[in-house]
Amino acid sequence: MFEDRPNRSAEVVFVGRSNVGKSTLMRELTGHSFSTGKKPGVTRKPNHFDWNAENFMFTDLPGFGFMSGVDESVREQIKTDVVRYVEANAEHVLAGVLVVDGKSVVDVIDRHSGPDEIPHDVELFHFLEELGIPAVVAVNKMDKVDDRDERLNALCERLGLYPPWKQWEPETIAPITAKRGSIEPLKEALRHHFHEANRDDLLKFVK
Ligand SMILES: Nc1nc2c(ncn2[C@@H]2O[C@H](COP(=O)(O)OP(=O)(O)OP(=O)(O)O)[C@@H](O)[C@H]2O)c(=O)[nH]1
Repeated sequence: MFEDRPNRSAEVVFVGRSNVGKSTLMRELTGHSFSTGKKPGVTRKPNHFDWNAENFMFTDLPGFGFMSGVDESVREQIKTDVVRYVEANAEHVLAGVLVVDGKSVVDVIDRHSGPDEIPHDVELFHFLEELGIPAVVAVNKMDKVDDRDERLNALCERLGLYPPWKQWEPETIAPITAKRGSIEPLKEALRHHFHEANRDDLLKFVK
């Protein structure tokens, strides 16, 4: 289990497969970057972007799923740790952001769907909902997606959200391009959930 979690009363967690652009997104959102010096895909500890005065933090949880050069058992352990972290802190979590790669997510989900298999992304999405945590899907790398509406509708279907995707905007589906700093839909989603949680004092973090 991860250690050293700052004790904060409000938190937004970020989860997602490795390489979906989560670090890029965190940088855009917070203006801070962690230069861990590690290879991509091997960030195994949470990164807390912490505001002590406001008793609030963004938490970037380690990426799960395939990572080249990382053992299957290690990958499984990371995912278990991520799930446990969210479970243990659910009461403080105002929103859970599932970051996905808009270009590949539908194919990845379909490839991992079967009678005995639930794809990680779908599992995590339902897991957040089960814990009563508002889930936001940050659909990243939209710059690489040509058939925007079709892709987003297909993703909604996979997640059990009735298409068209537009009706899940802004609170659940947020198409973004983190690399170009185009993340307004995600900020809008978070503003929505902060407001719903009576935490308008936190809106400044997602202006
Ligand atoms: N085309 C495109 N590429 C992006 C975007 N955001 C991130 N990337 C690229 O995706 C790759 C992975 O980005 P990271 O931010 O390192 O991804 P991560 O999810 O933190 O990866 P891990 O450290 O493996 O968990 C990098 O080459 C980024 O430049 C985007 O909006 N569009």
